Amino acid sequence: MLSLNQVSKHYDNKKMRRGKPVKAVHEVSFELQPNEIFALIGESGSGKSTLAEMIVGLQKPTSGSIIRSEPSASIQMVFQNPDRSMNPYWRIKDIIAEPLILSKRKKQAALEQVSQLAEKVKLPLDILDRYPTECSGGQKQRIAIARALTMSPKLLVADEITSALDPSIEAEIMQLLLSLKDAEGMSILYITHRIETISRFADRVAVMRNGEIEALGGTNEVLFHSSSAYTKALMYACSYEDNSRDTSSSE
Ligand SMILES: Nc1ncnc2c1ncn2[C@@H]1O[C@H](COP(=O)(O)OP(=O)(O)OP(=O)(O)O)[C@@H](O)[C@H]1O
Repeated sequence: MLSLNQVSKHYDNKKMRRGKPVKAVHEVSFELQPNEIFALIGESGSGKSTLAEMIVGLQKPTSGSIIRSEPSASIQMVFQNPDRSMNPYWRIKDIIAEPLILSKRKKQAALEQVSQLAEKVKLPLDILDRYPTECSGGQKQRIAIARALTMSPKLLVADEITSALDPSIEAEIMQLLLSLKDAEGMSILYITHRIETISRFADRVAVMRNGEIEALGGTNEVLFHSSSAYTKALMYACSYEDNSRDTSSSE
């Protein structure tokens, strides 16, 4: 459904004094299959967001090509910080309805669809009359997902959407994404720096490092049998963190 061929994004940074060119993304190639969860993992600064923005069309590659077999509205993105895309003076129902109204849907029909979408993402209906400041972080991500679903996407790009949430809320949102993948028949590009969260979630995974793909394949194969020393180090770091959490919690 989406094919990346040698995609690069280089910033020359000439305007900055002593600015060095940055290869934010360098010669990345992979294909996204219909109805799969594809996790993109890597440390901060490895190029994940830049790649995601090119996939949804927010940025143009410096070189390489991205071939989309779906129309652009079929690719929707949800961001880490939902507040940035929500007008604080609008009620939640109007925030979710906005793409429908912009695509000339009648207000009444749009609001009916909003209620259905709220049920789909398991939001209590009374939230629809509230304002963003009256919602929790997890609820705001459900709202952002509901708004993305108005366009019946074939690909949902989720950029660190659970990174600011408590682990239990993160697990609930990931469970929601799993059920939506099947119910909506869509693919999900799930971007995270938290490698430890994806083992029972993603079908495939790509590990990014310094703008390049370091490892790519089935999730278990990459996480537990990769020959990439970097991937092994990421896995070791998170199991070490988990062990230290276990130790401290048992004290
Ligand atoms: N507009 C820009 N101009 C110059 N350099 C940029 C620009 N945007 C990103 N970069 C650089 O490109 C590299 C990749 O950034 P990117 O935000 O894609 O990484 P990331 O893996 O998403 O990191 P994070 O998880 O912290 O968001 C970084 O070195 C970053 O500083």
